[in-house]
Amino acid sequence: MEERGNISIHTENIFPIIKKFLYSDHEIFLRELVSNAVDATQKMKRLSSIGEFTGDLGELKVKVEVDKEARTITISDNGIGMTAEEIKKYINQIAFSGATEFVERYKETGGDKDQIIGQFGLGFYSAFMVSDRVEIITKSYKDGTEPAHWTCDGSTEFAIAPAHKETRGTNVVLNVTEDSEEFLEPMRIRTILEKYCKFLPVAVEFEGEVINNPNPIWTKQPSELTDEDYKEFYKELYPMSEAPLFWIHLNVDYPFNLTGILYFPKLKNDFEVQRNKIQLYSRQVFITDEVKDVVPEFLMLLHGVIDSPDIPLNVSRSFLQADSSVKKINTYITKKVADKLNEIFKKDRTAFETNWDDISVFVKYGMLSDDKFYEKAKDFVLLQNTEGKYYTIEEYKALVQANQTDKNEQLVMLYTSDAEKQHAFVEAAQSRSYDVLKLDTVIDSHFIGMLEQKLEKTTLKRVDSETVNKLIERDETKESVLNDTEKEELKGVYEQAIDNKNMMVEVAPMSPDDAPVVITLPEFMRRMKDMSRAGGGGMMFMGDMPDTYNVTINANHPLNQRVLKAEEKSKMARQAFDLALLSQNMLSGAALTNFVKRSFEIMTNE
Ligand SMILES: Nc1ncnc2c1ncn2[C@@H]1O[C@H](COP(=O)(O)OP(=O)(O)OP(=O)(O)O)[C@@H](O)[C@H]1O
Repeated sequence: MEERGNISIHTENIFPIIKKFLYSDHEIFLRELVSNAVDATQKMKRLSSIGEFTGDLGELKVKVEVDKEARTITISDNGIGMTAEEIKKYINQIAFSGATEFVERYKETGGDKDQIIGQFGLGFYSAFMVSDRVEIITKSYKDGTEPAHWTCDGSTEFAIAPAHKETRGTNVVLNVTEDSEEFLEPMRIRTILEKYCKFLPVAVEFEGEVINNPNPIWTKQPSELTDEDYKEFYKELYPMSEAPLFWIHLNVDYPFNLTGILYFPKLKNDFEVQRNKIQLYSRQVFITDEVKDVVPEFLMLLHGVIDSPDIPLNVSRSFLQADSSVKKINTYITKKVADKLNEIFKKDRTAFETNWDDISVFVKYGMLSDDKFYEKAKDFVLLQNTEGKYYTIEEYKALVQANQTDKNEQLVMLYTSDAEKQHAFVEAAQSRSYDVLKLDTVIDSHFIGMLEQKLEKTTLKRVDSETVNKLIERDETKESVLNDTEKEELKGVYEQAIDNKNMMVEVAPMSPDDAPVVITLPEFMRRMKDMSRAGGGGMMFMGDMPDTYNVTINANHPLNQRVLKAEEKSKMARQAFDLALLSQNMLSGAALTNFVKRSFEIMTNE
């Protein structure tokens, strides 16, 4: 006998709202229905293990079938099934109350899509996003119960009738609407299954094939796994990627539940950084690859999976940020990553150094964005010098302390941001036995600022920010071969020859071995400009200002003594200045052409 009834929800217009809202996300109906089927089979397993069910479990599985002609999609399982009474309770009341709640939230937020997280757990109800009639044919595992057939055409009315079904379990049949025809394409269904169901814990069969891996390695104990297992799993996740550097197996059950594996990928370069590579699961059901808020910002560059039933998925984003378990997860992941890096550093320094170029972005980014991470990472962050040697901060301080402490007791760390371009300066520094660090990545300018802030009595100077005699200031005064009048005259000669108000000429006594002319961009000036270029600090105007360089004329260099005595003073001065520009890659265009002409001329007349 057929029974008819009304589904007790107070919102009559629930369907149009749900259809409209989830338009772009219609595909999740399959995730929801397959998850329900998996849940039903797992409940069966549990009942059997506690002795509540003593019959034959059979091979537990879920099947998805598409019938293009009949225009149906069927999701069937051999789980616990439902009696007619249970359908009324679980489907008519519970499933629909979830949907009602959704609509209420939708109204609260004024229909703002972004405020309601995209993957609101709509459960069974999501079937109506793609079909105008849904049927459930089900037989409970309980002895002596009758199979039931539930039908609902998308209104709030339903019908329940007896059914013919021999075996235990549930078939959900979706009669697909015209505007959802895409879901009648087997390829489309396969793609969705591979996205959401790839690691569901029970076999999911489609077109005679099991499409999932029910025992992904993150659900196992690290002690059961080999390096090969981790590498293979990485390949399974990202078939196109190079092998990872190393990985971290996450495994907590208190105070929150979380498992997962995070991989450190090989970064080709830091511009090609790929975000959204971490996949978030809840009990092996794929939820999203937008892990913002759950994973600390600086670790979004990692790859892998995180599985936690404790992450509230059906709440708004702002709530997620404030959620205490999300915060704890964040802190936990940060700590685990720091500990792992420290462990590799201690156990195998050579491997750590070999991989440093790939890891350094994470470490520096982490130190900059998270104080707790800084505290741990300061002991293993590496500084590399121009000779390719690596030092920890403490080791490096010890190395340069004696030779690079200035008259104010400041330790001066020298660095180059481009060893090729700044070659002349690096060499000048090395001629004084100074050590020069390589800090040449995008993140390094911020890293330098942070080091200065955190390290006491320490300054970092780019090698080309001063003439070598001033890089590390000492109390000694250098004797000048030229007297004050001669110095003034020399200054005038150069100023006239250079004829550029952005070049500030100064005559100073340096060593006769130092270059005769050195062009520098003061550290302060350059940092301000870098900052304004990066759009920070309210100094936008500086970005448009031309660079103001210091041109230091070495009063003790024999060349400059010759300039003063020469017939064509200006020509010689210009030639020396051009050579300085040339050594710094700053000579181009007409200036370069003139320089070459002049050089030939000088050689011809010699
Ligand atoms: N294939 C199935 N076999 C047995 N029971 C089912 C099946 N599908 C749904 N149910 C029952 O219907 C209830 C409601 O399902 P629905 O998917 O709407 O919500 P849920 O699974 O409890 O929560 P959510 O899907 O939001 O995580 C389930 O809790 C379950 O009791």
